[in-house]
Amino acid sequence: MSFIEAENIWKSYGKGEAKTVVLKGINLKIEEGEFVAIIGPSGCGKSTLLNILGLLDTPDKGNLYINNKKTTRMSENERARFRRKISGFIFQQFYLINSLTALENVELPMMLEGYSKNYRKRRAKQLLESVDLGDRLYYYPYQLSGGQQQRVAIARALANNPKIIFADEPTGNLDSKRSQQIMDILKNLHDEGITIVMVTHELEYTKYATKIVKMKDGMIVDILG
Ligand SMILES: Nc1ncnc2c1ncn2[C@@H]1O[C@H](COP(=O)(O)OP(=O)(O)OP(=O)(O)O)[C@@H](O)[C@H]1O
Repeated sequence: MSFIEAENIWKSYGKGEAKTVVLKGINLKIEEGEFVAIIGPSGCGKSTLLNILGLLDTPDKGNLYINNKKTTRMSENERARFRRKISGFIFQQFYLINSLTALENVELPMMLEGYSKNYRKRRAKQLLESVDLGDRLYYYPYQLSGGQQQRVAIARALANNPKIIFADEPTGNLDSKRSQQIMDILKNLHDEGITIVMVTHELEYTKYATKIVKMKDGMIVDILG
C-alpha cells in the first residue's frame, strides 16, 4: 500500500440551495519520499484536499489511508495525535503565535509531545539555525519579515521530526527572492527524505515536484510524473 491513499473522496460545504460540492471523487496515491505539487484554478478544491490529506478536515465520503492506517474512522483525538506524530504544516499566512518568540513558537509542538525544556530549547535553536535564523531566536513574529516568519513556521513544522510536510501556498505572501529561499529549504527537506505535499499557483515551483496533480472543479484531471 502507498504511504497515503485517498479513495473516492467527496466533500461539500453548506446545505440545500447553498450547497457547494468541492471535491468530487478524488483518488490519489502518494509514496514516501515524493514531492507532490497540487495545482489548479482558484476555488477548485486544492486547499480542501490538502486539509483532508493532512487530517485537518474530514471527507463526507470515501477513505483515506496513511501509513496503512484507515484514518477515516478515527476519533478527533486519534487524528490529532496521528497528525502531531507524522506531519508538519506550513500555510500561506504563517500562523505563528504573536505573543511567543521565534524560539518558543518552535518549542510549542515539542511541548505538546511532552519533551523536556532542555531538549526543546536545544532542538528549537538548532532548527532555527538550520533555516538561517540563529540571530533571531528571541524576536517576536511582528519583528520579523514575512520570509523570516515563514522560516520560523518551517522550523516549527519540523520540530517533531515529521515524515511528511503539508504546505498550502507556502510562498503566497512572499516576493520572489523570499519565495526562492523557502523553495530551496523545501527542496533540501525533500532531498533528506521528507515527503512534501504542496499546493501552489506558482507554476515555476512545480519544477521541484516529482509528481504534479492537476485539479479542476473538484476533480483530478491529470497526474504528471
Ligand atoms: N469552510 C468552508 N465553508 C464553505 N465553503 C468553503 C469552505 N472552505 C472552502 N469553501 C469553498 O470550497 C471551494 C474550494 O475551496 P478551496 O480553498 O479548497 O479552493 P482552492 O483551490 O484551494 O482555492 P485557492 O487557489 O483560491 O486558494 C471554494 O469555492 C470555497 O469557497
